[in-house]
Amino acid sequence: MTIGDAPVRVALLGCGVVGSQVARILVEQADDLKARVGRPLELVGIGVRTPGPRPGIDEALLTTDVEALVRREDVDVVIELIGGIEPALTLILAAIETGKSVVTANKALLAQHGAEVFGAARASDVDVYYEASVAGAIPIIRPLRESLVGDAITSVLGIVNGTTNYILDQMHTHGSSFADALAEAQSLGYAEADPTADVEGHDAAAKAAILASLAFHTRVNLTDVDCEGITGISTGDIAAAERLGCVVKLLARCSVSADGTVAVGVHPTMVPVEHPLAGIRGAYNAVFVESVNAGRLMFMGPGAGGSPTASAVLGDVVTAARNRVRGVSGPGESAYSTPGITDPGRVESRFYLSITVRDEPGVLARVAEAMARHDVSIAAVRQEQLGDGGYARIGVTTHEAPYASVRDVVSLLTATNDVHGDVRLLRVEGA
Ligand SMILES: NC(=O)C1=CN([C@@H]2O[C@H](COP(=O)(O)OP(=O)(O)OC[C@H]3O[C@@H](n4cnc5c(N)ncnc54)[C@H](O)[C@@H]3O)[C@@H](O)[C@H]2O)C=CC1
Ligand SMILES: N[C@@H](CC=O)C(=O)O
Ligand code: NA
Repeated sequence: MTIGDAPVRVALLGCGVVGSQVARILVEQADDLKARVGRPLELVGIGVRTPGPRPGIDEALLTTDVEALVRREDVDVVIELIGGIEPALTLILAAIETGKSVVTANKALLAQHGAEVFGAARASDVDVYYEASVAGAIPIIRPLRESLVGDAITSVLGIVNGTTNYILDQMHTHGSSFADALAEAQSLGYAEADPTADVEGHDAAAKAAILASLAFHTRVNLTDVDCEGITGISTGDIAAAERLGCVVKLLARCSVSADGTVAVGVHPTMVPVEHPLAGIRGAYNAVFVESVNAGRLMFMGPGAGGSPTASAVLGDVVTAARNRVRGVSGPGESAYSTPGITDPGRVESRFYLSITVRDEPGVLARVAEAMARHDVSIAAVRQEQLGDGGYARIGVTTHEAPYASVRDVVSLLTATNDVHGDVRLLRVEGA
């Protein structure tokens, strides 16, 4: 508990896209924040990797001795905005061990070391808040951890990565190249320090692991997530989606399977234009939560960017500071359930297969036969001529089928003389 009228003292680690905005808000909104906490929020130091002036930041606050800042006795709340695993993990554990509350936006770390971090926080009876770690400014952690904790969540579905949504949106609406759209997303501050995490789906997978852990009161790790990014998405896929009245979105899906296990996946998916997720543009994110008693809820808003993400961080800082003033800690993680993870091959979806074939009699029948052999039911077929080279493209949309069965169909087709090149496979969301 902070004593008397003493300020709540805050140490900020990392002064990049998000950290610099947090520092700005702590200064610009100091009076309002003081009124809300009941004490001033005093920024006592900013841990940086390299010294030197930064626009709008008091240089006297900067230090490169980040661990010493974390361990300072007069610090109450540590905000970790460095990103990555180390040194962020060591610093967070040092903060917890020395009795500080922690606020972090670091989904990569929580999805891989959540058990260790939350266990340490429980042992030290301090708060760890992480609203900014999933879907940026959108309140989704607190609704799952607190507002919906009395309900039974059955699924969480959404767009949780701003960079990939920005790239796919630019490809659809402006015909931009993947590389140009990624460069723009980086310059706008949406991308991770290494954007591989975004485009390979790892960032969305980390967020899906965090969402599934909260939704199903369990511990889902990054390695439990069946993950596919958008690097394989071509202009041909974008055009195929448009022909079907769809847009391609990177969707994260967490659900309870029929046998009670939990399925968590991230996949580029064709979404019909009339579906609410199809209208989520730029770096916006949206998350649907479905629960037994509340029904369907939708959360939507900016999913990335310095200022929006800083908004979520400040919400957590105020909450942690209020708790310290009152000498209490907030709700811990409830990870009491051990349902196990569904084998990705058993997860059902609708699929779209784009198959380039020799344009000869009987080929379409043999494609249909391959699907029937693996019990994959066809919902629609579309065939088009490809120039004069003797090839045609068959686009097949399936009814719901287990991924393993569709994968077997693809292997079977690829091995035949009918098929030319690879078979493209994408999931299709229902309208
Ligand atoms: N940029 C965004 O839209 C969002 C970012 N996040 C998360 O917020 C965190 C920060 O992200 P950004 O601000 O975008 O990254 P950034 O790369 O702009 O900032 C990180 C800063 O930490 C500094 N740093 C690196 N190692 C350090 C060390 N050892 N000691 C002190 N400082 C060090 C870097 O020099 C850099 O200035 C990450 O965990 C990220 O995943 C979460 C939601 C949205
Ligand atoms: N790189 C992330 C940042 C927010 O979490 C994204 O693009 O969503
Ligand atoms: Na959020």
